Parts: sequence; structure tokens; C-alpha cells
Amino acid sequence: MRKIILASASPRRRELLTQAGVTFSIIPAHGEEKRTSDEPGEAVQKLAFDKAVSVAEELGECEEKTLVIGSDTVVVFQNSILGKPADEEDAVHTLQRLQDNTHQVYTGVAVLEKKQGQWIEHTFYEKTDVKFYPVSENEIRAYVSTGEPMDKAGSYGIQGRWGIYVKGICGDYNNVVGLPVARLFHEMKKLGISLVD
Ligand SMILES: Cc1cn([C@H]2C[C@H](O)[C@@H](COP(=O)(O)OP(=O)(O)OP(=O)(O)O)O2)c(=O)[nH]c1=O
Repeated sequence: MRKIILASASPRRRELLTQAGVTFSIIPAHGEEKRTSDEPGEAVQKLAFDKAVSVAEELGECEEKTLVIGSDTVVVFQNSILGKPADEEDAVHTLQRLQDNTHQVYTGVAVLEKKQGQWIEHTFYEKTDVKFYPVSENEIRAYVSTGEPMDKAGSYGIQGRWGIYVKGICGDYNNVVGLPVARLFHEMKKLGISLVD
């Protein structure tokens, strides 16, 4: 049986992988996330890779075929990359920009596979378009006061209360929540790797 480690503190990623029937353990990646590219696809893959590498390094010696999965999600609006809000006012400002408009959510995934004593890297990213209805400042402030936006890219959670303002999406819903599980399974299948027993 292959050992699978999710390099994440995100409860959403944990839930998505569990729902997909994967048996795994969790080791959150520590350390500063530093964005090194302005191209969102590249940026999220590199951040996902950094998270997976930091956990792989922590593991040291480990069994052949072990997989370490890292992931990173950002929102892109009018060529700017938006991460988590700095504070409540930042969240309000971000949601004011995103409402009544369409933005993109990018999630990068990095899978490190232990093969013949070496870590082999597999990375990809998935993009989803998300369109919001018009939302008033009062509605935005009420949402922000729930605290929900504070740990989320783009200052909202599609799976939570903000869902009532989502007019539609084009692409994978799970990608917005933080892990494109179907694409992950598909990419692993291409490599002959099964994530379920
Ligand atoms: C857009 C959006 C993001 N998010 C979340 C997913 C990610 O957890 C978070 C983006 O931050 P990330 O830095 O990608 O992840 P994280 O810090 O939560 O967890 P870790 O680095 O340990 O894996 O935003 C939602 O839950 N719903 C949404 O609709």
C-alpha cells in the first residue's frame, strides 16, 4: 500500500481528499509562502511545490512510492493575483472589486513521488472562472463580519455563505474550494498511480 501525505493545514483540502476515498495522513507545510512569478499558473505550481518539498524534507528517509501532495490557490482579477486578505478592510475592498464581475481561481498541485530513493516531481494547475452577482457594501460587510473570508484566497468561500452570490462557474468547482481532485486522479492515472486501494 502506498503512503500518501497531504502537505496542508486546509480543512477544505482534507475534506475533498477524504470524500474521494483516499487514505492519507496530514503534515502541514511550515514557512513563508513566497510568490516568485506574476504568471498565476506558474505561481501556484511553484507555491504548491514549495509546500510539498518542505514536508518531504521534514520526512527524511521514507518508504518507496510515498506521495506528498502540496497545493496552493489564488484568485486572479484584472491581472492581479489575490491571496488571503490582510485584514477585514482588505477583504471588504477585494469583494467590492469582485462583485458583479468574473474572476479566475487557480489552484496549483505538486505531487512528489519517492522513486528509487529520489523525489520525482509532478505538477499541474487548474483554472476555474467564477462569476458573482452584484453585492452591496452592506451585504459584503455582513459577510466579512462572519470571519469566513480571512483564511481564504480572494476573501470568500464558495462552499460557505458567499455561495448565495455566485451566479455561475465555468470549470471545476472543487478547484475553487482548493483542490481539483478529479484532475489530480486523472494526472496520477496517466502516471500509473492509483490514489485509492
Ligand atoms: C476561492 C476559495 C478559496 N478557498 C480557500 C482554499 C485554501 O484553503 C485557501 C487559499 O490558501 P492556500 O494558501 O492555498 O492554502 P491554506 O493556507 O489554506 O492551506 P495550506 O497552505 O496549508 O495547504 O482559500 C476556499 O475555501 N473557498 C473558496 O471559494
